[in-house]
Amino acid sequence: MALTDPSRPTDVALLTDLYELTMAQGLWEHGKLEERDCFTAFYRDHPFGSAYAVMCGTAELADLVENTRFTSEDIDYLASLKAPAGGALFKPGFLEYLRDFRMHVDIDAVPEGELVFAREPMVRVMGPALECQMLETALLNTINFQTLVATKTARVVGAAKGRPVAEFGLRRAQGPDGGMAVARASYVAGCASTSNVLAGRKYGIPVSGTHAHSWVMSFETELEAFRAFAATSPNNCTLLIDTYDVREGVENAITVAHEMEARGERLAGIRIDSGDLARLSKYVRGRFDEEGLEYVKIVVSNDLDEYTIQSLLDQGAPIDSFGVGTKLATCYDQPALGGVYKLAARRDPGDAAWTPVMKLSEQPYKRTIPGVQQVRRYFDDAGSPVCDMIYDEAYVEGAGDARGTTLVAVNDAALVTSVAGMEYRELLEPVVRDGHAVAPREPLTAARERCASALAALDPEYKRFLYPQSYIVGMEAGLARVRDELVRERMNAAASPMPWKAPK
Ligand SMILES: Nc1ncnc2c1ncn2[C@@H]1O[C@H](COP(=O)(O)OP(=O)(O)OP(=O)(O)O)[C@@H](O)[C@H]1O
Ligand SMILES: O=P(O)(O)OC[C@H]1O[C@H](OP(=O)(O)OP(=O)(O)O)[C@H](O)[C@@H]1O
Ligand SMILES: O=C(O)c1cccnc1
Repeated sequence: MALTDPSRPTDVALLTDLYELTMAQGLWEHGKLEERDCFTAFYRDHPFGSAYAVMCGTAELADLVENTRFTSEDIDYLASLKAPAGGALFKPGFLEYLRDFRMHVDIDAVPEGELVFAREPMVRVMGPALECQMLETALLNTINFQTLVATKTARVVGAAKGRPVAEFGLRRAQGPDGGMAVARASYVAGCASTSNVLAGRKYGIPVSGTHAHSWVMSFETELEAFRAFAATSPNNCTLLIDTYDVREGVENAITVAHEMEARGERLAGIRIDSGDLARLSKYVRGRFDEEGLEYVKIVVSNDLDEYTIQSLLDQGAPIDSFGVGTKLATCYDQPALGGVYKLAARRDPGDAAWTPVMKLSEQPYKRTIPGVQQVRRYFDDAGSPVCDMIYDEAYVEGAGDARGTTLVAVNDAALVTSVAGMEYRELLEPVVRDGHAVAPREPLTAARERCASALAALDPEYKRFLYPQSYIVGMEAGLARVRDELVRERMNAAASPMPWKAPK
């Protein structure tokens, strides 16, 4: 979790919805401590009209599990809570149980930077029912927002076609934790740097920046302001040239660039933050080139997103890099991913096998996928992913070579296809065993490289912004059949005469 105060990791235990703790109390009281659950986290709809999402937050799940400890202050606070109908909300025995509480769950998850698709498990949590339930809120809080930001970033960075994108969103982000999570997730998904200095220190992300309009306005003239900035930051000098008039601004920047050259220094670049960025950047490029200042880079900003960046480059704008804040940090066009965490299998004490369970809804689209799920990603000969198959680790259908090779699309039972003989890779990897991280945290650059190669391998038709091709996610035939049977059993059990009406 992108907590801004790493010295207080124990806050994690209470970073949850109250109902997780009241349910935990219920499980404790009803002697269900030995019951085992298997939950999966997934999302139903791709964000931003995209055909994929970029997994992010996985590396923080182990911290979440290891730091779920209740301090005496936490216990005192819980003891002080009153129930709406009177009396204490929590029983002393349960609070005593929490005092030495430690998580013992196993977590498998899609590694950070990897691509994920709707309906497939991003994270799988197995262990004591109470612990699995207790993790729900914090786990979703950790992966939902970072996955959303990483997905938005992948689009923005993709539109920039190799030009660096600096993340400038801290001032517009959803609070300090939001700003930290944005910096982290956007670096995983391809931003070159962040303006957020704490994120630079905490996550090792390169930091970058220019200067504000106020710098220019605090001097008598723009030329004076540029000279002063060049004097104070000769090795990091990008001048903001649109405070008054870009045509004047570029002349002042040219003057300062020549003065810097005379001192053996170099003007790194200029930034334009308003107006027609295509027209102005062409004009500015032309003037710098006429002056022999081809090396001066053009940076633009101003409410940019993937669409404006794509449009600017389509217009032939000679832009070298982009600063992107508000629309990336706030995920402006879709502020939530809507990832959910659902029970998929359970096991009573003494049971040798898991029982798949599913949530039935009036809306078929909201029906969950049962079982101890794992995902296989299949690749074509060129190494591009072509489909993902969700299967139940405990059961796959078929015999011999045909075992587990028939895929039934999640959204279209008529789409049945064979994946026999294709290359594949399992997506969920062990992250936590018996409440402990299985490995030290990988560096953020490893997730960033994973993301870059996953995006590069994905065919362009899945990456276009307008009506992207949808990627096939299916269930292994045995799992599809178990799910159908569960639906039928439940439907028959719940059968009631139509039309269903509320009692008068
Ligand atoms: N050539 C262009 N093609 C497409 N979009 C552009 C182009 N130039 C600028 N934009 C985008 O248009 C939007 C609005 O630009 P506008 O010129 O109104 O901003 P502005 O002059 O700075 O006004 P404000 O001061 O309100 O920000 C911004 O998101 C900007 O990135
Ligand atoms: O446009 P965004 O994508 O959100 O990028 C961040 C914005 O923040 C700054 O503006 P602001 O007006 O806050 O300060 P300034 O005076 O430095 O321009 C900067 O100039 C960008 O326009
Ligand atoms: O360094 C910059 O240019 C910057 C940083 C944050 C927001 N806007 C611009």
